[in-house]
Amino acid sequence: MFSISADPAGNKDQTPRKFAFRAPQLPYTVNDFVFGKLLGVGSYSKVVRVKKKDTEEEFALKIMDKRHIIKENKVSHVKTERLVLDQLCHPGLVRLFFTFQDAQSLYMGLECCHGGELFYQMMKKGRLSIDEASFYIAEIVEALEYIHGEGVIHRDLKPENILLTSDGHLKLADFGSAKIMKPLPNGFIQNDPEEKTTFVGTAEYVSPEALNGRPLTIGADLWALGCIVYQMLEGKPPFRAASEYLTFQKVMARDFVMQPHFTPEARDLVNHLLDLDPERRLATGSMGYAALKAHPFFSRVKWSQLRESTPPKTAPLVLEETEDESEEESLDSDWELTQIGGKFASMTIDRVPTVKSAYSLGESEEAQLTTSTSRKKNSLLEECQAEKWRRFLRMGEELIATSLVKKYGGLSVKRRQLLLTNKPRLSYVHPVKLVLKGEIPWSNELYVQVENDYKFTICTPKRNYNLEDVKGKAHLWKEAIEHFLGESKSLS
Ligand SMILES: Nc1ncnc2c1ncn2[C@@H]1O[C@H](COP(=O)(O)OP(=O)(O)OP(=O)(O)O)[C@@H](O)[C@H]1O
Repeated sequence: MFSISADPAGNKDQTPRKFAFRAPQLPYTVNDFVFGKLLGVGSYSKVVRVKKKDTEEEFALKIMDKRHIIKENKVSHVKTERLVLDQLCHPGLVRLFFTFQDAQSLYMGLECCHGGELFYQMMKKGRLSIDEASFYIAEIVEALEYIHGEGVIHRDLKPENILLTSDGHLKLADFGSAKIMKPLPNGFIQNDPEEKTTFVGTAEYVSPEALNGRPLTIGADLWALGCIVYQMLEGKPPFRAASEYLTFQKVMARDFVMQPHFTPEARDLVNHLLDLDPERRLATGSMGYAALKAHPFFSRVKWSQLRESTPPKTAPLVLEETEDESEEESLDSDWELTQIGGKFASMTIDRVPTVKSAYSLGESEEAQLTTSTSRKKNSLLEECQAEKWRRFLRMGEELIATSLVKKYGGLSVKRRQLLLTNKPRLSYVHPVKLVLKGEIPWSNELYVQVENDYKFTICTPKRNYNLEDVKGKAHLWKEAIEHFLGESKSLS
C-alpha cells in the first residue's frame, strides 16, 4: 500500500506489506498519462481526468500532495480510503484500479465518474421529483447495504461524495473517513469496533449520537441518508444554521420542518431515518435492509433491475481544462489560506481539529477553538502568498484575506483564488495562470450567507456568487467581509 513517511522522497517505507491488494501499487509516473479536465478538488486532493498513454484507458486520477497530507494529519484518511476502495467491489462504489507515487505525491487511479457530484445535480435542479429522488435514494441504499454488510461505515455521506457515471447512475466516493468494523476480505481490521463516535463528517449530515459520543454504528450513515432524502425534496438540508455550533443544536433537537409538498411516504421515510435513536432507524432492525427497501417511498423502484433501468435526466456538467502541471505550484502552498494585516493579522486560520462531543462546547469555547493561533507556523508561507497575489493589488491597497475557492457558476465549477483588500475590494484570480478573472462589486447591500464550513454565498444586489472554500474557511470569509461592510456603512 502507500507508505507515507515524513521523508517526502518516500524512500523510507515503514509499513509492512501484510495485505494482498487487488489494486496494486504500480511503477507508473505522471508521464504515463495524458492529463485532461479537472474533475474536482477536495480538502487534500485534486482529481483529474487522465488517459493512460499506452492503453488509452481513462481514469480519474486522485492526486494527493504528501507534505500537505502529513501537515493536515490525513495519513490515516488516505490509508483507509485506499484499503476500503481496494477491498470493496460493487457497482455503487467508485472502483480503484491502481496506485503509484513519486517524491511529491500519491496517486490513486479511480474509475472516472463523468457525471460529476450529485450535489451539483441537486443544486441545478432545486427540488427533485419523487421519482427522481426515489431512484437516487434507492441506488444509495443498495450501496449502503453492501458496505454495511462488509462492516464498513462511510461516516461522510453527503451529496458531494456521491458521484454520477456518464449514464447517470450513482457511486459512493471519498472513503477517507470510513470505519472498518470487521475484517475486510484481505483480513485487515482497522481498530476498536467499540470506538465511540466522533464528529468527522460534515455538520449538516452528522448524527446526534456522534455529537453525544455514543458508539459508532451504521445508524450514522442512515441518519445522513435521511438528511439527503429531505434535501432532495426540499432543496436544502434539514439542519442548517449560520454556524456549525447552531447546526449541532438543531441536529440534537431534531429541529426540522417538512413542508406540505412532502408526500406521506416521503414524510414517513424521513421520520424513520431521522430517528434520534440509531437503533430505531429503518434498516437497523432484525429485518435489516429488507425493511428499508420495502418502504412505500420505493414502491415504484424495481430493486432487481435498478442498475439496468434508466436514471433521471441530468443537467449537463461543464469542467475546467486542467492546468499544465509544470506551471502549477505544489498543492501545499496553493491551498494555504492567507490573511494578512489589519484586524485579521491576529486571527487564526487553521481548521478546528476534530471536535469530540462538540455539542457540549459553549459558544465562547467554540470561538476559542476557531481562533487558536497558528500564525507562527504559517508566517513564512503567508509572506510568499502575499507576494504572489500582490500583483493584483491597486495603488495603496493591502491584501486582507485570500484563499482557494471553488466558484460555482451557471454550468461550471472553477477554481479561483479569492482576494479581499482593505479598499474594500473583492476579486478572483485564476490560481495557476495568475490572471484576474473578475470582481465582485462591493456595495453596502452586499452580504454573506454561510451554508457550512466550506460553502458560502456572497450576495450582491445584481448577482449571487456561490463559493466553496476548499479548506473550510467559509465562516472566516463572512467575518472578514462583514468587518469591512461595517466600516464602509459607518463611513456612508
Ligand atoms: N472517481 C471520480 N470521478 C470523477 N470525479 C471524482 C472522482 N473522485 C473524486 N472526484 C471529484 O473530486 C472531488 C474531490 O474528491 P474527494 O472527495 O475524493 O477528495 P478529498 O480530498 O477526499 O475530499 P474531501 O474534502 O471531501 O475529503 C469530488 O468531490 C469529486 O467532485
